[in-house]
Amino acid sequence: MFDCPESEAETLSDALLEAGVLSVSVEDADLGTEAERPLFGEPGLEPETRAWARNRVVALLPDGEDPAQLLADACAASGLPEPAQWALRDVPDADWVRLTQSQFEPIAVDGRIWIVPTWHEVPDEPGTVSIRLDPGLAFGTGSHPTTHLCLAWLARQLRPGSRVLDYGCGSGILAIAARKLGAGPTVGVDIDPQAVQSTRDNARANGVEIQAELPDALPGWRADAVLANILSNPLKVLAPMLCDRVLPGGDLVLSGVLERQADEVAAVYAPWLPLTVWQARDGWVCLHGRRPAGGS
Ligand SMILES: C[S@@+](CC[C@H](N)C(=O)[O-])C[C@H]1O[C@@H](n2cnc3c(N)ncnc32)[C@H](O)[C@@H]1O
Repeated sequence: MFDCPESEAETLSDALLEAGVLSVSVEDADLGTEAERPLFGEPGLEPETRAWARNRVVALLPDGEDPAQLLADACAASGLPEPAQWALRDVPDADWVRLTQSQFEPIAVDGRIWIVPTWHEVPDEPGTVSIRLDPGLAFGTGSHPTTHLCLAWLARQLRPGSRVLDYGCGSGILAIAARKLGAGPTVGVDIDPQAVQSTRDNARANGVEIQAELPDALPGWRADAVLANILSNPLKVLAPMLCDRVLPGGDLVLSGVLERQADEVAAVYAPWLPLTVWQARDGWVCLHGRRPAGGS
């Protein structure tokens, strides 16, 4: 562990990984002091600056490696001076799998849905549906407020037998919830092939039928409920296509939108349908609009 200036943090981190350390984390060396300078970025996007004025670089070394040699190798490779001071501490062995798993407890949504990691018992509560889901490579474990908002909408508003489109399906959590709550044919779409595969795997593990595809696979597929939990900018770009996917009389549900972005997103969708804030949670909103019945 050592401190370094902003200009060196990323280069030294990369060089340490090249030199053979197991992991590197960079923290604000001024954390908790008056000099602390928080870095903000829109969730899901990198902040513009990726290091602080003074950075604490913490590297995890494999057993038996010489820390002085690793640091010297990393500095030589990156052409940077060796830090004047560094510290070493033992990391006691632990059951890391159990420790990681203990951070993921079952999540309840609206008294209707449980998201349950596979290492937990499914809660025995009549009238609820349970989704088996482990944290994986695709976004969507139910812990994020935007996922929670969309799940709550499904729990309260989904009409039985509805065709559902989960656009930006990630882990498939919304599509799986929809099916378990009584949806009819359900499709998940994602730009990320890993998310498409996750949705297929998670649907199978939950015993529900969902067709998961990349965006261009089902161009004309329309639904009674279209949900898209992405971010405000892509949602604005996707407006014509998403609105076209909603059947007459159907619902459009958007999240991934911050409270302060709601009006701007609603204005972009206004030519197709009126969007209003359905619910808010931790600074995020869920927008809802219904397409007039009787159109084409
Ligand atoms: C915030 S995650 C939402 C995952 C899940 N639906 C949920 O509610 O937790 C957004 C997902 O949208 C996908 N995505 C982003 N832009 C997209 C686009 N233009 N078309 C389709 N999917 C997109 C991302 O790959 C990611 O899986």
